[in-house]
Amino acid sequence: MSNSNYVLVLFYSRHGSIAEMAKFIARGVNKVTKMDVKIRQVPDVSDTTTIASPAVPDEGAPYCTLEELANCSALAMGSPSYFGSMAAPLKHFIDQTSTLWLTGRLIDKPACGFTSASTMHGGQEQCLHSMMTPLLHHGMVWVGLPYKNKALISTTSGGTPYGASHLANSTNDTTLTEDEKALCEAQGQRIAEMALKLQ
Ligand SMILES: Cc1cc2nc3c(=O)[nH]c(=O)nc-3n(C[C@H](O)[C@H](O)[C@H](O)COP(=O)(O)O)c2cc1C
Repeated sequence: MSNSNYVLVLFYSRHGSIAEMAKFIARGVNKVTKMDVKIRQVPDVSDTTTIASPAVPDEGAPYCTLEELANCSALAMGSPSYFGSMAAPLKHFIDQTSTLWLTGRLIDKPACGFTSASTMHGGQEQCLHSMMTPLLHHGMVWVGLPYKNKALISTTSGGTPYGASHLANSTNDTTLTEDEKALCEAQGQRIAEMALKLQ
């Protein structure tokens, strides 16, 4: 890593759509000089929560540490829409961040969300709002997607002004449309630019 400024792209993904979106968010961050990117995931949760996952995941991005969250310049958080809300593994991770809240460590840092859902009106916006709520408690500054991004107008699948989204359909199709990719990249670029502006 060339410098200490990085956007943390933090996600949970069971079937791969959110993991795919994370790559395009990271691609957008990489368009901004003076900003690096770290892609991290959270482990699944078990019915018996004391059972630990292996320290290193079998595949995909490394698991996120609290230190990596504490030291980021900005956060892009991605979750599948589960009953119109963020998935439990991501909420479980967030529920372990009380020490960061107590010390105000994330105050004034920009944050954004991205999501994937299998139905068009199955709660994409609602899920993004569920991610917004705890991050506002942390004092973070929510960064949406303005309509200057023409893909917000032309999309016939995912994409919202509250954050990037993907319509995965019932087959869990992880292939993003060109509009969805463009919006993920725009979101990554914008959060990186906002991080530099707020420093
Ligand atoms: C427990 C559960 C709840 C879900 N709830 C919704 C929902 O409310 N609305 C929806 O459109 N899709 C829902 N889905 C579908 C997922 O949001 C969708 O498959 C998503 O693309 C998965 O992302 P991933 O591929 O990154 O795991 C649900 C799936 C599961 C397993």
